Amino acid sequence: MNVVIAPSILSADFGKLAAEVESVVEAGCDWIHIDVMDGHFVPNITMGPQVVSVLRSRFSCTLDVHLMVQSPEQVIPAFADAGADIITIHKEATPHVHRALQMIRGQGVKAGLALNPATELDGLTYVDDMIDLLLIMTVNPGFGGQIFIPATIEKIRSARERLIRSNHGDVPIEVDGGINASTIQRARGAGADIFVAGSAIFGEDNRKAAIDALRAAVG
Ligand SMILES: O=C(CO)[C@H](O)[C@H](O)COP(=O)(O)O
Repeated sequence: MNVVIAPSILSADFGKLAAEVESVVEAGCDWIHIDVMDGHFVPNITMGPQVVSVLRSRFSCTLDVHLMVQSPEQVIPAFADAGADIITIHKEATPHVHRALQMIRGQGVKAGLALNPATELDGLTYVDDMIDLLLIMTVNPGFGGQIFIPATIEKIRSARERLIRSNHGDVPIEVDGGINASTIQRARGAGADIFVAGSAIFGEDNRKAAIDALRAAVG
């Protein structure tokens, strides 16, 4: 799969969110990554479906919604109605992973499954035919601006091998956390396709140069 660059709006200036999103869309990003946190599954609270709805009304690009919330089944319909193109849930956030993935696809939305850094790839067993995307967290979820966890490189490699072995080699692997021009190269080498970047993009005044630098590193 071609490289996908997905700026995480967690690192944007919320006081001018629409202008911030416009800046990365105009700079040539592929998707917009929306981090939803509930103050329970992770120790931070961010945004809800209203933000997705506003962005949907203004932008046509892919809206990639990452639910870092406990019991995501309760909010999946609201985010689907708001216009999410992809909804990713955490394996660790519900005993009903299969049901939650079914719910997402049932709403006509692509389904992603996220694994925290310490979660085994065994979490994929029995659901690898239910996912349109596998998100491997490369930091512990909750905050932007953290350092990439090196051990996740081997995990990405193992996940890619595992997907190929189970005849799901076409499922893209997304990585999220600490992505910059150096870590993107290593993650791509290990088999990742979709790169979420917050501070490496929104932390730079020149958004096009920031996105181009990430692409150049894996070009
Ligand atoms: O999901 C996240 C944190 O839970 C963020 O998307 C992620 O940390 C991106 O920010 P940065 O690129 O600054 O690390």
